Amino acid sequence: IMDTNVQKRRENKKSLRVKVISLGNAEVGKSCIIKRYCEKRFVPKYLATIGIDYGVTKVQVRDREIKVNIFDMAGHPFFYEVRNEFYKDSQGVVLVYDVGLRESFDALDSWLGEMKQEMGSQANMESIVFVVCANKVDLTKRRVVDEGEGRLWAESRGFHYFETSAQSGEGISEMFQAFFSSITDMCENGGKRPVAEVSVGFTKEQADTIRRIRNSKDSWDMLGVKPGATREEVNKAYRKLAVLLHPDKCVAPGSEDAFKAVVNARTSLLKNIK
Ligand SMILES: Nc1nc2c(ncn2[C@@H]2O[C@H](COP(=O)(O)OP(=O)(O)OP(=O)(O)O)[C@@H](O)[C@H]2O)c(=O)[nH]1
Repeated sequence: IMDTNVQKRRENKKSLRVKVISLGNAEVGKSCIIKRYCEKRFVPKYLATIGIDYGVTKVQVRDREIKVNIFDMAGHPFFYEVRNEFYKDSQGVVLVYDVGLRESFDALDSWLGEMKQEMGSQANMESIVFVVCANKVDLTKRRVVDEGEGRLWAESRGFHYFETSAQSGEGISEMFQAFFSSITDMCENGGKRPVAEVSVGFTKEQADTIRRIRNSKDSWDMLGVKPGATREEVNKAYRKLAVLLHPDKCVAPGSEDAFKAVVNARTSLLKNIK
């Protein structure tokens, strides 16, 4: 009897139950990614998730058996009321966008926002593992968000980044493996996301600035000044960006292009200001 009790206790310690959710705009492929992983198949026909889908799967991470509860959230804004109560108590979040639709990438910030808002005061983003899926990479011709841009957004926030295709299966098992292994690490680490072994070497401010510059609509917008700003205002904004993004100081991917773009924006603006 002693032996079986000890055995049982040991097994309990090794088994783990976690909750994960999927987030992202409607039609980016959240359900298909989960289906590809759990059922090893792909359904080309789009069936919108109504509110929420729920599934359970078991995975093995090292010597532990992990029981995973997956909540597949509907991306359509209409289902906000249904989604909002499912955010809490998640250990992991799969954030998905479609590499062929820029607005689905830009929407990731608002998905994080919705989540934070719904979790309210108990929001502790540090104890949640995030993985970003740049999905539908099989459709190469319609791709508009490149790897550098997606990876930068993810890694500057301490999130994992994977290029995936639910259609071909590319990246899916690697993504889930890294995801579940991180969640296990986190649980073993007392609920804190372990600090990355290799620091990314750049700040979130640098990463966000590069992204803002890439998405800016004109030179004024790029420098972050209002149209019609004075020489001094332009120069001041320029100096601040130049210090932040100078290639000698900034190693974030895309910083060199962003730096050049800022130099050019300043030159062209000053040409037209008396
Ligand atoms: N080519 C291609 N099509 C995909 C891929 N993933 C999903 N799709 C297609 O995209 C459409 C939407 O996929 P879903 O998985 O239903 O999207 P969803 O994000 O769950 O959408 P909601 O449930 O409305 O939030 C379907 O027609 C899928 O067949 C992919 O990797 N490549």
